[in-house]
Amino acid sequence: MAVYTDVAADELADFLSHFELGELLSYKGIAEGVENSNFLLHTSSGYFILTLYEKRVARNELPFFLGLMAHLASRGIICPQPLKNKSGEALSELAGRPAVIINFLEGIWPRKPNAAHCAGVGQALAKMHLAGRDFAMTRPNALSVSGWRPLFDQAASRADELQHGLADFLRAELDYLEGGVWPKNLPQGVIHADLFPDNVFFLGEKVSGLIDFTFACNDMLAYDVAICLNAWCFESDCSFNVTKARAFLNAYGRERALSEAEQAALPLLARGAALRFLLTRLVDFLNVPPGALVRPKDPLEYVRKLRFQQSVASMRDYGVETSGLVA
Ligand SMILES: Nc1ncnc2c1ncn2[C@@H]1O[C@H](COP(=O)(O)OP(=O)(O)O)[C@@H](O)[C@H]1O
Ligand SMILES: N[C@@H](CCOP(=O)(O)O)C(=O)O
Repeated sequence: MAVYTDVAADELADFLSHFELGELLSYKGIAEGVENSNFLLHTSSGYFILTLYEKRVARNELPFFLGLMAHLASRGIICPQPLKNKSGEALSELAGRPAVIINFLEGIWPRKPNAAHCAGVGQALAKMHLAGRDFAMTRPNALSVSGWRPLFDQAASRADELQHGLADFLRAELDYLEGGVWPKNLPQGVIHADLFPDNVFFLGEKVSGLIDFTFACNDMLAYDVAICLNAWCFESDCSFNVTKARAFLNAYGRERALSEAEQAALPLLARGAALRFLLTRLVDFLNVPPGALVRPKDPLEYVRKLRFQQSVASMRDYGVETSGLVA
């Protein structure tokens, strides 16, 4: 359960008195997510989500996330909307943390995504990329290549506690990706940067909403595709599923065709994306704050995914003929 910061009932009731959300009936910490503290609120007006932003989120970045959610919603993307208090502010403070209340989205995230879910997220991701084109604010990606070495340095001395040889494996991959191979001239835009299954809600096999824009930033659009390829197109034993990859990539390509350069770079971007999540998972795994209610995610899952991506030569290995997707 991701609750790093506890909130007392009287404190919450006082906080809610600044909103037009009626009376607090009940609330509970949410048993999912690893980044921020989230609570499900039940008030006399309905259900809402309260997020207290934690370690990886700087307060001055919150207007970007809140503005992006409003922008995307205005372009037809279903995502949570921040609620304003009686003073007209969406961002306030609770228990010493920046705090936001958002509306509750219908749907559930898929525990075992199938090819139809993968197609759904491919289409939704491309639509989000298109909808983000005219968003005026920008935020650099703090967790792109230059952000990986500091994470590695935090974890290196203890990495082998998880798997013998892990520190050397990570160092070698980092050296390679830092060594000038990372793409520079691919199409850029606003990316979600964490569109894992637990951040995509479905009603049946239809996407009903995207949540959790905490890592959203400006970066290569194809990097977002690579993140999803890793997050959606492997089985629970970490074997790659070409049927899911084909469904995902083709659905993305029908909304926004990947250029030849993006396709050529995808295996490399997927290596980087695998390393990025491996490193944050490793740091989080080794540093669970005392008293926090959180279930850290498995870093070794991403070792296996990274090994697969190291073996990929081209889009063919993802089950896709390039001609159908080229811009
Ligand atoms: N707007 C929402 N509507 C419904 N449930 C939500 C909403 N936002 C978050 N949740 C629930 O809270 C969980 C954690 O939210 P998430 O934003 O992914 O956490 P974190 O901030 O730690 O990344 C989600 O998996 C979902 O169950
Ligand atoms: N998706 C990340 C973890 C952070 O995302 P959250 O939405 O689960 O808080 C991972 O799987 O490593």
